[in-house]
Amino acid sequence: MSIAEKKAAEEKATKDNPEVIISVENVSLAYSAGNSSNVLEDIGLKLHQGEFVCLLGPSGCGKSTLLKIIAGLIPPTKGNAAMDGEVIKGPDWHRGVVFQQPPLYSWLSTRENVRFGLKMRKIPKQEGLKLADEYLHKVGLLEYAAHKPYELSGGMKQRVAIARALVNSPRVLLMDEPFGALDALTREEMVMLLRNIWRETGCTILFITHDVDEALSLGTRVLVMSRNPGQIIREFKTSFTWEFSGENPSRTRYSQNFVEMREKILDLIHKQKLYSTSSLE
Ligand SMILES: Nc1ncnc2c1ncn2[C@@H]1O[C@H](COP(=O)(O)OP(=O)(O)OP(=O)(O)O)[C@@H](O)[C@H]1O
Repeated sequence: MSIAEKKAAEEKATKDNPEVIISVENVSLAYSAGNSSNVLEDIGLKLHQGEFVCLLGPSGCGKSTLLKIIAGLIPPTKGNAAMDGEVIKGPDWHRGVVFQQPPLYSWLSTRENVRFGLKMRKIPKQEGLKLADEYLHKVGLLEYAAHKPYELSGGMKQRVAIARALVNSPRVLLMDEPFGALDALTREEMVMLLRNIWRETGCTILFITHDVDEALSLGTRVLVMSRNPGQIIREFKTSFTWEFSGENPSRTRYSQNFVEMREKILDLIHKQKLYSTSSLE
């Protein structure tokens, strides 16, 4: 299928037959019971099959908290998050999670780190090794299969973390600033890698970033959050990701539409910062 055909199929799928995978309803969260102010307040969000949703917002607005609720790592104080209509009560391999600092097991090889989840799920060893190698190949690290994490660069570790999440064929990939600690060039490479993986696997991605360009160049939908309380205040449908085919990404990045949307989003985030600061004074 060509990129144009894939784009049309993805747009049609979300428009005509929006299969909701993740549904967040009226979610509020306060970290301590005695604390009257909620970090998140009355969040409603639906993630559809095959979407790439990017979450932006000022620091401390609750992006990671929302992702952790969807991952099943913390329960909301009010409301609920559900996957396929079932309330999320804990972590599940159908929802892969990738954090900024990938917690790789230092005593295991790259291959064994990737196979770890499969081992926990009692997937037979030979099958697990084959799958681990397949995904290491996908992220371009097969030749480092026997290396230990300390022998890998930051970008390579993040690739291992992505392979480790993908090897379980999760339906949803939850990524919390996965490229935040990488240098600009590696980051650019990782964005391309992730875009290709998303196109190839068709999995649903929720991606937190502070980088508006990154969000616009990857997402099919960009959500902007406010702070104090954390709420989703704007949603932008985007399709720039389909235009970043590798030949001339600069043309898209500097196109009028891209620049205008970036300005609008940055403006919105800055206003949130100003509002939050003045509200503290
Ligand atoms: N375990 C915790 N206990 C108490 N407060 C917490 C906890 N985790 C986060 N918070 C607070 O909740 C708020 C939201 O934090 P969160 O990490 O979700 O924001 P964020 O938008 O992801 O921030 P950043 O962009 O800086 O990573 C912050 O005020 C933070 O201090």
